[in-house]
Amino acid sequence: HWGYGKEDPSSWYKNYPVAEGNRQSPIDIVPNEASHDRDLGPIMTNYDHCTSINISNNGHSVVVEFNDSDDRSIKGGPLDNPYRLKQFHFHWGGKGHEGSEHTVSGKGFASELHLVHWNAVKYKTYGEASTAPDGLAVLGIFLETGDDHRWLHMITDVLYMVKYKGSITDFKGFNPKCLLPSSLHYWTYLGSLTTPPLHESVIWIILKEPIEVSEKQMQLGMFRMLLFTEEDDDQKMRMENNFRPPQPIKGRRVRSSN
Ligand SMILES: NS(=O)(=O)c1ccc(O)c(NC(=O)NCCCCO)c1
Ligand SMILES: [Zn+2]
Repeated sequence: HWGYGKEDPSSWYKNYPVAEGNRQSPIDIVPNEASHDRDLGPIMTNYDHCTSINISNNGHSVVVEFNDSDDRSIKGGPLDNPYRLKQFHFHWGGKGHEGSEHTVSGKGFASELHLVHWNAVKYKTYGEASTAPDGLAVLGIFLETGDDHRWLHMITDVLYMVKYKGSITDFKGFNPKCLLPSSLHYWTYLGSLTTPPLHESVIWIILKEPIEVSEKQMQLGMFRMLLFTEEDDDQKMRMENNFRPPQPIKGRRVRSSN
């Protein structure tokens, strides 16, 4: 099965040939090569009606799922429809190793948060949307180490409950707006899921402003608590470096909001 260790990203193409496709993610973003598009409006988010349900360890990341019965989570910018929040999850590094998936002029960040939304106007289910070229919109937010993040502890405090692959626990009443930086300025480009099945179905919206989390929150929270492996697996593999490296841009344009 695919992973970040043995079956690492460089071998994914064997079972998922689209790994060598023309709109793969992540990418390295070069700000001064991004085209500033005047008719690219602001991104508008509204997570106040979203209902978080649970938090789980799927063996690749820690995922917070939402009841995707709300339409109005994100709209505007490059999006022709409003998209519905389905889940968010993280990618991170390990001891002193950066772990973001997108990079900016070759610079990686400690971690990257992905808020995954789907086009419920055009498609009936998330599954259907996840294979359509305009099916998903993923809001990417960089995490850099600095001050304590006042709300991230709500997530890191429960990670001990989802230490092992396949574990899941209730996680209600979490509003992800507390994870957004102050500015919603962004870069946007057409890409893919960054994990198998690597569907080329994502409109990526990467926020320029990182959020700050403390070293302790990263160490105690992500790196220390989570494992790739199941509870009865005697090989305890720490969940870390669960990021795919940047992929070829293949002539794609990256646009920049003002
Ligand atoms: N990193 S991403 O581009 O934001 C992304 C957004 C939505 C996704 O559905 C996936 N990938 C995924 O769900 N793969 C199924 C196997 C995992 C559980 O076994 C990746
Ligand atoms: Zn992701």
